[in-house]
Amino acid sequence: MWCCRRGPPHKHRQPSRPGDLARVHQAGPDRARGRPHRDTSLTLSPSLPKAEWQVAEAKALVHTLDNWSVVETMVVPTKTPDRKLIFGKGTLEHLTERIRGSPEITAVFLNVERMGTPTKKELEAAWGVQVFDRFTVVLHIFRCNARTKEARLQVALAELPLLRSSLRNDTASLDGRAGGSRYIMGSGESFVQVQQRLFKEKEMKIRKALERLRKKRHLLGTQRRRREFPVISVVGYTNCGKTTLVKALTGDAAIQPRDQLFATLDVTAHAGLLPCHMTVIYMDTIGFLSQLPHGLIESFSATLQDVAHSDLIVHVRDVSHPETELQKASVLSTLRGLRLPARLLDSVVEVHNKADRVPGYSPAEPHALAVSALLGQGLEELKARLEDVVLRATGRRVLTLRVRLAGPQLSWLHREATVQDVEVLPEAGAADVKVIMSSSAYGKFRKLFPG
Ligand SMILES: Nc1nc2c(ncn2[C@@H]2O[C@H](COP(=O)(O)OP(=O)(O)OP(=O)(O)O)[C@@H](O)[C@H]2O)c(=O)[nH]1
Ligand SMILES: [Mg+2]
Repeated sequence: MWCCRRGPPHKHRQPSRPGDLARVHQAGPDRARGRPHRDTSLTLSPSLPKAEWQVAEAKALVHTLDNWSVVETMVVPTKTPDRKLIFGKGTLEHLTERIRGSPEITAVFLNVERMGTPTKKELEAAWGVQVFDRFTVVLHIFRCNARTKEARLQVALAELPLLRSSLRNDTASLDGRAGGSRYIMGSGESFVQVQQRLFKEKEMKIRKALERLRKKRHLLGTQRRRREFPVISVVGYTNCGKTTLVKALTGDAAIQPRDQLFATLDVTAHAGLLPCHMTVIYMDTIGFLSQLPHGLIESFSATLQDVAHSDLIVHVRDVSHPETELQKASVLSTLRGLRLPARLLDSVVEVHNKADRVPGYSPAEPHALAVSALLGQGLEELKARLEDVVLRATGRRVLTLRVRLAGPQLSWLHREATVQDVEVLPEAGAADVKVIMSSSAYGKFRKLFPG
């Protein structure tokens, strides 16, 4: 797969760091230098059983990198991924010839999860261009898209192993030249030990900061639950339209969907109304990607733990995507990996989004709902379905209660439940109030206002 990039650098791009794609321009090996504005890369995907799917994903990833565009696909046989040189001798020679013979190639994206630093160095030496793996590319996308403090801390945590391994290799070659490990004068610590200590301190600092933020989020969640707003988590493959759907369901003007993989890196909460006037909280979540690099999953899985505390999961699918079925399988397997309560997994509402792109679309799955979040089609049916499922899932009931107008009952109900209708009975000095409330709220009501 050939990928060309032209145009100005990404506005969020940050200064060079190990694994930063910006380094292609700044410190790349011989042929990358001196070609800052014309960046062409070759993407290689291993020929595994699901090669086509892998290539489609690789394309989508590369597409996300600024203005790179895919021109040609190359699927190549590989050895076991943990081998130092990923390719057999013949394949490597063929690729070397191809890359060395194409001066327009200034970087290679190798679609394997993770490449060891020695492998990266050897391939770069052989090909004379920078070589990136999936971890580096996804990390770069995450880094560009991290907007909040929590997302930035998670990215910083995820890139520590990369920094560590790069340092290990640099130091090994330095030490090799100097003939053994070198001590920093007077400190009693070698250079490597100092660096390792600094990394450990940095890691501790990031983890502590993340923990503080998570405690705050947990507290907010607890408060939300105390107010008894049902929580609906909106999950799905990256770029399927989750943010657009949450925006359409809540009318939240501040939400900005973007045509990008991993545009959303945080779980954010948005209030919306169901047809019965009940307020619900929609949680917009980070998109899924099959084979998301392991280190990144670890850093971001805490974000997805919020899903476990929700009352309902909405699984959004992009039905206009050629690999929509594989995407569904990948999302379901990630959800299973999150060890969610069975009640949540059993009541997932499947939403088929981007139906406007498939003329005459009708879902094959019996309970799925076709919508276009962008054009606002099918949303009323979706809200009605959500209402039905939320009421059932949260044990809420629709009740009509007679209350005295003089007492505090009516204001209590307005505060603690969802009032749908009030019919005043002047002769009786009372009102019939139609409310939606949970069993626990009803219990409280009866205790406070017996009889
Ligand atoms: N045609 C069409 N496009 C849509 C629809 N819903 C979303 N999109 C487009 O799809 C792109 C991605 O939408 P987002 O809402 O950002 O998708 P997401 O799932 O939140 O993406 P990530 O946060 O990156 O995982 C945007 O360009 C949207 O305008 C739809 O119903 N129809
Ligand atoms: Mg989003």
